[in-house]
Amino acid sequence: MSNTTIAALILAGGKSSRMGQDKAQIHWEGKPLLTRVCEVATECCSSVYVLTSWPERYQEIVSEQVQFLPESSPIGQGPLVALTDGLTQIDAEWVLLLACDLPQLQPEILQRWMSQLTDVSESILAVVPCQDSGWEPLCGFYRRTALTALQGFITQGGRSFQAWLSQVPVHPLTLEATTAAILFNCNTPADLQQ
Ligand SMILES: Nc1nc2c(ncn2[C@@H]2O[C@H](COP(=O)(O)OP(=O)(O)OP(=O)(O)O)[C@@H](O)[C@H]2O)c(=O)[nH]1
Ligand SMILES: [Mg+2]
Repeated sequence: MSNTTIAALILAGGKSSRMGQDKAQIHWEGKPLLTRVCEVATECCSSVYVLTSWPERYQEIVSEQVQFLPESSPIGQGPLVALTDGLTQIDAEWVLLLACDLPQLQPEILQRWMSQLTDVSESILAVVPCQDSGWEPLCGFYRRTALTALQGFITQGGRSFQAWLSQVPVHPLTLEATTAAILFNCNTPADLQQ
């Protein structure tokens, strides 16, 4: 499987209710969070997509390599529906799903995980970091073929990533303390003070 294709899908369509302002545009060490995540994604994948209802808001803060995908569901359906929406619009065999609020991502760690995907059995639908607190779905890998299972779950009213991941074949990525730091997500004004 030397031709495994992996595209990055960054979600920028949340409510940012805890932050009180659009997280994607908030500066972290001098750069908007979305800009940072797109830069890391571009180091890892040749196709980088941002799923959002507000492309005009973000066009100026990402490179030209980044492509915008429209949100086809009503706003506010959450990240599981957003992933499903993205998968219907992306051809790659795997999607690296990333939240826009991950200021400490490291391309080397994502690339190491990507190199493991070729060894994952065909029946596995997702490869996702797992901690004591649960799955970390917004920094994980989803196979194209997960689409059918996702659509079925959503049709039944499912919206919880943790619930979906508990009922499909998932390969967990285990984390050392140094690796876990990349999953820090910036949700509140207090997180920004770190
Ligand atoms: N495109 C899209 N992205 C979403 C949606 N809901 C959440 N996200 C993204 O998913 C990621 C994680 O979301 P949260 O950290 O829970 O963010 P949030 O919903 O914006 O924030 P809170 O309202 O504080 O929970 C962020 O990158 C959000 O932009 C959605 O309905 N559509
Ligand atoms: Mg978050």
